[in-house]
Amino acid sequence: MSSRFRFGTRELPLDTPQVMGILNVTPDSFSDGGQLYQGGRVALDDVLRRASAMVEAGATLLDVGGESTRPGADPVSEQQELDRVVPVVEALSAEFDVVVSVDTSTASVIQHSAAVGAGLINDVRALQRHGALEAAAATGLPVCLMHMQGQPRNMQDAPEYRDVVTQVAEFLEQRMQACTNVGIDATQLILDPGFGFGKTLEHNLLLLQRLDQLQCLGAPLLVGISRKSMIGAVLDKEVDERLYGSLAAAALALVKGAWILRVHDVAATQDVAKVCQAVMRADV
Ligand SMILES: Nc1nc2[nH]c(S[C@@H](C(=O)O)c3ccccc3)nc2c(=O)[nH]1
Repeated sequence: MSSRFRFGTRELPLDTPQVMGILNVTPDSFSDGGQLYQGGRVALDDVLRRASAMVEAGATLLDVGGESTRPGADPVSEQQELDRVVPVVEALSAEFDVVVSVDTSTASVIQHSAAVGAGLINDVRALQRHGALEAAAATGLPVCLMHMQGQPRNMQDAPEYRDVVTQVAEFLEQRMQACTNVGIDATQLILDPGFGFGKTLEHNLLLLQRLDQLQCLGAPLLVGISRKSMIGAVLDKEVDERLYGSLAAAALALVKGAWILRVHDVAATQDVAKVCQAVMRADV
């Protein structure tokens, strides 16, 4: 694997952990109560303020999502998603020297976001929606493929696996193949086990414990555990009290091979990343 990963016009070093700041522009993003979305529209000045703080704190990627994937969430219309996401991707790309990632499963959102400067397609459905594979291939952008069992409206009803780590790996390998079949080079792919997406607490804990097993797929790993219910379940704590637990998970993910951490708390996670990096890099 070459030492740098290309995101459109930008590159990031693969030998250094990267922190991706989360900018959920949905009315019900669970972790920040939808503060970036007020009175039925995106509060762009608040988004830019939040983004500026994240970049200042060391985020090298910002992830913009306009479709809530909360368990039980109703799908958002294509136009609604376009209206929420594209202006934000455009403004962030113009304002900050970071990789702007678009968190979408929708072909038209992929196309329009790439046209206004997105550097990464982050799809929680691994490009399975109609037209998504072709749209992603046409952009020439890298893609993060994430595992989800079922759909947000039913994924947490009764998640079941024979062997969760093996099955997640098999799914991701199949989706990598689907991407290379349409001309997306394997070196443009990032993989993500999808913590909380169709998994019980036990499944999530096993996926983190054995994250290193996904390295055999030969692609960089992205992990999103920040403030998620798996942390809440272990600690019996609400969303706004899950920082310490999220940082513990971040450290474990890095030690077990994660490259990108998708988080709400960038500054704290950056410190964890630097200490983990120093320890892992120490040599005789
Ligand atoms: N690649 C990748 N993309 C992601 N998008 C999300 S949305 C999730 C959140 O916690 O932000 C979420 C869940 C429920 C409600 C709002 C937001 N999670 C991931 C992830 O784990 N990996």
